[in-house]
Formats: sequence, C-alpha cells, structure tokens
Amino acid sequence: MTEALNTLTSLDWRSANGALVAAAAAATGIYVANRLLTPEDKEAEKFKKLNKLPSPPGALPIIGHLFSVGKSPHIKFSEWSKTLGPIYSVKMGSSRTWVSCRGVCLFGRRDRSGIAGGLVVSLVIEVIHNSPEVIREILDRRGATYSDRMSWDVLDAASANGIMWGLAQNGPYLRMWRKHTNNTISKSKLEKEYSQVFITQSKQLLLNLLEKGNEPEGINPSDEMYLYSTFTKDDPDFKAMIQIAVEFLQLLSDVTMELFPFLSPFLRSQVHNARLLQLEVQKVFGKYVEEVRQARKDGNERNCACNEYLKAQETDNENGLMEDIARIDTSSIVLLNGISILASHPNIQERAFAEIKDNIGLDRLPRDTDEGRLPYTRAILTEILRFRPPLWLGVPHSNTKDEEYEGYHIPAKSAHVINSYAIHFNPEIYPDPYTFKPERHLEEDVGNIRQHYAFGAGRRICPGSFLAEKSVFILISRIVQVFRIEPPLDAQGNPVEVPLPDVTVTQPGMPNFKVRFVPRHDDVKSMCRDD
Ligand code: HEM
Repeated sequence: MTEALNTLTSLDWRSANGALVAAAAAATGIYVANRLLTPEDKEAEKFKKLNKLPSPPGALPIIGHLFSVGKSPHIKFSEWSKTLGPIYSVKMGSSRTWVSCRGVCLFGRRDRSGIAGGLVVSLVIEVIHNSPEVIREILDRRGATYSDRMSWDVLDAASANGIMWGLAQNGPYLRMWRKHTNNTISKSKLEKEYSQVFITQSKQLLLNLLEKGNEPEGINPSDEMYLYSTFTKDDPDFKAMIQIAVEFLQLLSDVTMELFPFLSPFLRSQVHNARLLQLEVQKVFGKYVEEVRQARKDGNERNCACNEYLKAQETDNENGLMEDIARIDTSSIVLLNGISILASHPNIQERAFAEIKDNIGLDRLPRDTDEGRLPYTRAILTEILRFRPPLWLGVPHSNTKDEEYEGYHIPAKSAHVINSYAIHFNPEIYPDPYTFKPERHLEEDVGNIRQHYAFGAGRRICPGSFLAEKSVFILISRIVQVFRIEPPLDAQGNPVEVPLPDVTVTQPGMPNFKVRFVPRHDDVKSMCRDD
C-alpha cells in the first residue's frame, strides 16, 4: 500500500501516463465507494437527484406557510394551484409540510430521529399537486404505500394510539378492521339486513317534521335530525355523544401546536385531555357495545352491525375498540346542507317529486332499495356531496417510504390531503361548478370520472359511505315525497331567504337555519304510520 502511494505521489500528473493513472484511480475510487454504499444509501442518492416540488413564495423561518394559508386552507390551496401548476408543496410549521395542489396536499411529518440539541431539523417539504388523475395514481394505485396516518401526540392519545382505527397506522390491525367493516356494512349486507333500520329512523323523523315543521317561523331541522329516533334531545347519553363529537372535531381541526415539535412540552395538558376524551368515548359508546356483548352471551343475539363486529372479533381473537366516532355528524351535515340547498331550489324539489310519483307512486314511501328507480333523486344526493361535503380536506394519508412521482421526490412520512374543494369546483371537470345541478350526474359522459371526493380515496376511503348514502338518500326521497321544503315567513308573511351552507367553513358543525316542511297532502301521517 505504501509503495502504491509512493508511486502515485511521484507521478508527473501533467504527463499522459499520469493522467491515465489518475483517471483509473478516480474510477477505482468511485467503484469502491459505490460498492461500499448500502442499498439504502443508493436509494437515498437516487431520491436526492430528483426535483423538489415547487412551493409558494413567502415561507417564513420556522412557521413556513402557516400564516399564508389563512382560515380557509382549501381555498388558498386552490388559488396556489392556479399559479404553481398541478404539483407544489407547502410547508407548515418547522418540520411538517403541507403539499397541495388541485386536489392533493402533503404535509411533512415530524421525524423524531431528526431531533438534535433540543431543536428539530426541518424536513424538506415535498408537495404534490393534484387533480383526479393524481389521486388515482398516488392514493388509489399506490395505496400500499400511501395508506398510513400521521402520528400526532394529541390525536394518538385521542384514538388510544390508533386503536380507534380511523387514526390507526397502516398494518394488520387496520386491515382486519377494514375487512370486518366491509363485511358488516357492505351495500348488499345493508340492503339484506338493515333496511328496516333506515325505515324506522326515517319514519320517526317524518312524524317529527309533520308535527312541528309547518309553523310560519319554521324550524331548525338540526333540532330534529340528529340520530332521528334513537334518542331524545334530553337523553344524557345523547348530550354526552354530541359533546364528545364536538370536542373530537376540535382536536382534529386544531393541530397548530403539533406543527411545532419543539412546543411538544406545552402539549401535555392537551394530550391529557385527549386521553380523558378517549375514556369518555369508551364509557358512553362502550355501554351500548357492552349491551350487545351481554345479549350475545345470554343467547339473545341481536341482529345488528355491532353484533357482527363482535362475532368477527371473536373469530380473529382480537379485542380492539369498536367505538369510533368517524360516523358522527357527517351524514347529518350532508342532510342538513341538502335541506338548506333544496329550500332555495323549488324546481329541483318538484322534479324529484315527479320522479318519485311516476316510479314509486304516492301510496307508499320510498325505500333505500329504490335508488335505481330514482336516478334524479339519487343525483341530488351526489350533487350535495360535491357542492357541500362535510369536510373539504378529508383526513390526511401518509406514505411509508420515499417515492418518486413524475420526476419529483415525495419524502417518506409526508401527509397527503385531498383538497376536494379544488376538484369539486374545477370547471373543466364540473362545468358551471358553482351552480347546484343534480342532472350533471345523469349525463352519460360522466363515465369513469369520480363523482366527488367527499369520502376520500385509496385504501382509507370511508368504509361507511354506503351506510351514509343509504341513510341520507332515504330521508331526502321521503321528505321530498311528502313535504315541500319552503323558506320561513316573517311577521308580514313574506318568505325569509334560507342561506346556503357556507363554502368557507372547514370544520364540520351543524348548519344553523330555519325552514318550513309543508305537507303535500293530508295522508302523510297515515303513510308514515303504515310504512
Ligand atoms: C356522508 C357521510 C360521511 C362522509 C362525508 C365521510 C367522509 C369520510 C372521509 C373523508 C374519511 C377519510 C377518508 C380518507 O382517509 O381518504 C372517512 C373515514 C372514515 N369514515 Fe367516513 N364519512 C361519512 C360517514 C361515515 C359513516 C356513516 C361511518 C360509519 C359507519 C364512517 C366511518 C368512517 C371510518 C371508520 C373512517 C376511517 C377509515 C380509515 O381510516 O381507514 N363514515 N370518512
């Protein structure tokens, strides 16, 4: 070795021989270095060579784009997508990134290994653009990689570290729960086993509306619609459930502190409260699960989805939490948004009424299984989900490893948010997007275009979508068949305008408005009773 070094140092590098030897040494060095690189290093090298996604100007140190995003991030993300093109990244906080564009955004996620000397080293934030094509390519087709959830202290505590599985990390536990859910509330299972539940619940709601809905000043339908017939408004369990839903949504919507990992010591009380909230979920909802479990033990099995879950759990020898609040509020918000929209679109109500009259008749109420015979009425529901879904930005997905997308690097543990606002109001996909037009979903050329992204995408797509759609469809079709939804009247008898649900509201919350439910005929009561 010493001899070789002596030879190299004694060479005249300017001579041809010297140059040849130098080139050979360099090549050997590169070869040896390359051999010494682990496959992971090589992979990392490959990603370093890729482009970073574009990003909006104005990111500040530490807080990134946090202040530029404003109170309605879905609107800002959509504006940015117009100038930055279909792919860009947004940095939120010191070590997380939001990636956004015409549909998808990514947030970088805290990398605990990056904590050095009490400071967190920022991740480079990669942002993906969006359009339905991007969602299809990334979240749908590459679902094996893009189906994780973010790990945030408060949300982890609130979900019992992901046992409440809407926030579970990707893995066998999640797959098992998704399998059970798909088996218990699939479309065919709902139609075969649970049609009666939709009928009972909707019947009670119609009777409530009939009793109170036709006063001149109108009623706030959210007073009547929550959980229809299961609870009364004064039931302590009902109140506790609403309180839990409100607190949970607050937790989900306010992750600002978590965007700054160095603030985590100040999160302790929030984490503590989140744990208490989780215990409350288990107490309030768990009581009902226990009733079903006990009935099962006593040999009085109930015919309900909860019992199906319990059976599946026993088969798989698993004891995860069945209580999940993912279903609370969302369907009610869709129905309420629909009612306020229909109140100012009497022509749409009349067209649906005519369809129901022609295809079902007026001597019985529509059922959830009538969807195929009522395409226009069904399209009203689809259009509500496009026009005013309960969430504009869905629930972030996360990718488990580094990825390349069209020459761009997407770092592992980025977060992916579907910006359905950008897609749902893209005039190239939905002409005249700000007009409520159910018939757009009847056109043949809708073809393979997804009608909306209200239920998310990929492997984490909402597993309750069939249940939600059936329960809202039966209510819309029944309400339209027996009532006219009309604006309330002021003291002089003039109609008072019903506001459309606010497009800028990013958090689910019960819309607040009044309408009148004017019976179309005298037989409503007997129809509901005989149903
Ligand atoms: C119209 C009503 C509803 C809407 C708009 C809605 C929307 C959503 C969205 C956007 C997600 C996130 C999807 C993603 O990560 O890409 C989700 C997840 C979820 N939804 Fe729904 N949902 C509704 C009703 C329901 C109902 C009725 C249930 C229960 C029966 C339910 C159970 C869940 C669960 C368990 C998850 C978590 C799935 C996972 O993380 O793998 N949802 N929902």
